[in-house]
Parts: sequence; structure tokens; C-alpha cells
Amino acid sequence: MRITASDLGADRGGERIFSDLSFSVSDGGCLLVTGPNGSGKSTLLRAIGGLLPLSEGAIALEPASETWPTVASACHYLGHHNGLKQALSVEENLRFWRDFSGEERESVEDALDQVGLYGLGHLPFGVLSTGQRRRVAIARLLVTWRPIWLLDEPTAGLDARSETRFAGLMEAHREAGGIIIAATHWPLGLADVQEFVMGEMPMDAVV
Ligand SMILES: Nc1ncnc2c1ncn2[C@@H]1O[C@H](COP(=O)(O)OP(=O)(O)OP(=O)(O)O)[C@@H](O)[C@H]1O
Repeated sequence: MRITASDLGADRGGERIFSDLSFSVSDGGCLLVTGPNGSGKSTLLRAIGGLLPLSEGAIALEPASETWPTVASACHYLGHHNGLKQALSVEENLRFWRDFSGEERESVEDALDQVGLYGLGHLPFGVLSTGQRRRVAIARLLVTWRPIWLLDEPTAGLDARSETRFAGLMEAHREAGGIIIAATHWPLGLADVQEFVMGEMPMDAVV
């Protein structure tokens, strides 16, 4: 699988945020998007995930398949918000996402174990600490398979141990043929990554 972005441009509030942005990432690849606040990192991830329209350019998935007909269909998106309901239990939240997204990959229990939250599935999501909430949001990536992980500041709120554990999960995803595109201000502890800096245009990267 390969995702290829050609000459992308996007607007927010009527302003062009970036233009002439091109990159390509293949199976096992990781693209780290860095740059100052407001340079358009989140905007780029949202555009890749089909959550915002592009103003120019195109993003292609090769090969497109019946399972993954579009780039957006192949993505898990972890944004600044965790996308989980306070009043539901941790387990109910993850079951919702598993049912919504399709076929089970990891069981809810195994996914919680992998983020160090085994046994906490019965708790209301709203009582968890900030870092624990982020870890449940990461578990969301594990309960169903999507080849492309779009991660926006994924380690926000994580302690050092959780960061290391998450780096292992990202490496396992890459080893399974997955792709990671992450916006971050911090190194994520991953080997063999391509980085580009938003705000320095034109931007071209091939991973
Ligand atoms: N809904 C919106 N309406 C108008 N402008 C917006 C909207 N959302 C974002 N913007 C603007 O778009 C620009 C890019 O924002 P974006 O969130 O993509 O930046 P970022 O690089 O991810 O920043 P940060 O490092 O702070 O997370 C900013 O100037 C922001 O103010």
C-alpha cells in the first residue's frame, strides 16, 4: 500500500494555510509532521482523513481495493480530542468504536492490556486521568484494523512509560504493514522516520 499526496493545499476560515505540499508513504513508513503552532499540521491530518476538503491537489491510495476504496476509509484518526464518551464505561466506549469501525482486531480486554489499563474497563471513562484517557483513545486504534494511523499529538498527557509502550505499538503497526502519519512537537521514539516541517514550502517528502 502507498499513500501519495500531490500538490496539496487547504484553507481554514477563508485563508490558505498551506499549498504545494507533496509526499508519499509506503507500507511500514512513518511521516512525522512538525512545525510551529498554527502552521497547518492538524489541518493536513484532517484533510488526509477526509474530514476537511482540500482546496487543491489530490491524495491517492495504491492499490485501492474493495476493502479500502479511498484513503479516508483506510484511516484511523486520533485527533486532539479522544473521541470517547464520559458517561460510558471504558469498555462500552471501545465496544462502540469496534462495532462502528467493523471487524474486531484485538479484543477490548487485550487492547486495554496493551495500553496498561487491564482491569479498568468497567470504570466510567469520565473518571480516568488525562493520561489514562489518552491511553483508552490509543486502545481505540487496536480494536479494529486500519492500515493508516493519523495521529495528532498522540502522546499529549502520556507519562514516560506510556510513551515507550505506545512507541512499541506504533512499531508493531508498521511491522504489520501499517503506515503512520503523525503531527507532533515531540520525538515519538520511532526509528527510520521521515520528517517534514510545515511552514517551509514547497514541501516534498518520500517515505
Ligand atoms: N475552524 C477554523 N476556522 C478558522 N481558522 C481555523 C479553523 N481551524 C483552524 N484554523 C486556523 O488554521 C491554522 C492552522 O491550524 P492547525 O490547527 O492546522 O495548526 P497546527 O499546526 O496543527 O497547530 P498546533 O501546533 O497549535 O496544533 C491556524 O491559523 C488556525 O487558527
